[in-house]
Amino acid sequence: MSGGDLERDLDLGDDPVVRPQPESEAELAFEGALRPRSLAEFVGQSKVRGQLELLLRAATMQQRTPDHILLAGPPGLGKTTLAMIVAHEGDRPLRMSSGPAIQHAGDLAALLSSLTPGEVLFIDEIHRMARSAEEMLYLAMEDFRIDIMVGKGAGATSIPLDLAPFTLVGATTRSGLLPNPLRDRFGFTAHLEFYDDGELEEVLRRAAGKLGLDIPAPALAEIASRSRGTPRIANRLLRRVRDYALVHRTEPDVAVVGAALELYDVDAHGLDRLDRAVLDAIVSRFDGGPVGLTTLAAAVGEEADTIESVVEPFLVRIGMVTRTPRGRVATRTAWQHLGVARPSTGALFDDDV
Ligand SMILES: Nc1ncnc2c1ncn2[C@@H]1O[C@H](COP(=O)(O)OP(=O)(O)OP(=O)(O)O)[C@@H](O)[C@H]1O
Repeated sequence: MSGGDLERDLDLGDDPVVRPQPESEAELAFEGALRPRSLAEFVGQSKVRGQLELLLRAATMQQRTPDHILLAGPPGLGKTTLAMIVAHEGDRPLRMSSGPAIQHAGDLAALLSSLTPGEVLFIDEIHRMARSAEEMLYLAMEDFRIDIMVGKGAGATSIPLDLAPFTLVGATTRSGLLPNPLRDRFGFTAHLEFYDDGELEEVLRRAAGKLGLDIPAPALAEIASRSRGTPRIANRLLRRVRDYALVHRTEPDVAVVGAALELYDVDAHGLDRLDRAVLDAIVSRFDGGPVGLTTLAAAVGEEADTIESVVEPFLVRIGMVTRTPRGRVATRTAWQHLGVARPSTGALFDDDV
């Protein structure tokens, strides 16, 4: 396929069905209703759950605020949910903010100085906070204190301000972008992994129960297998299937799941058009790779950040793409998935799996 054909064929438009970010206000409300409220209700991530449980119980026994917690992993795996659970389990108030909302040290100073004792402060996308605010946060996390600068130039003085003890829960899809001094100040870093199909089935069973939907187990398993290892996507696909069954006045069985998800361009592996476009670009345009991230992003007309933090982790996880020092390479599975014959020899496939 030529570059022109490729670009014409891509026309990705706004295709959020399997993008792990929330789609709309309605989805946020829907998510709120389905969110687990306790660690016991939280499905999967057993290692992280065990680690968090210990950390929270130790803090309760010692009557102190829990250590600061960093939650790292791709979008939609439950970072916000875990932050809410940390607050809820310890019966502590929760304040929510995000990196992009903290563009100046003053924004952070206002936030920190208004916290009440024991409050949990959740900062989503913490890697996107302003650098000046990051520096203020070091001291706040360590000593529950900040220095406020008053005046300018030679006459400037810093006035120390004591803060109420708090627990910071930071969430990031790009922990590698956090400066070491910030990363080191978290007492515990949880790396959230993609969920397996059985765990996603459990997420879906709970969600269907809460929504009063009667969906047979094989249909839930089919939705789970197409959910990119991500609870947010599982719940979203559940909604699409529910809508489809409602409009077509039919029972939501496996065939209906297939038809509904085909309508939304979600294939049998849960890949959407952007995932397939990325694979197609590596295979058809760059002969299977290696290709650099920026070049690849330009080829599919998407932000490099989206490719790196959303598309790539899942393609790597299901063995369709490998990362090599020279760039991204499509594996044998990817060529097979696209139905494209792969050249039989060549050093290009040294990294193949
Ligand atoms: N372990 C889980 N068990 C059950 N449901 C879950 C779990 N994790 C996430 N969910 C569901 O998925 C939705 C998305 O989760 P959440 O908002 O916590 O993800 P996130 O990692 O914070 O995503 P983002 O980084 O995009 O904000 C939640 O509303 C919840 O319904």
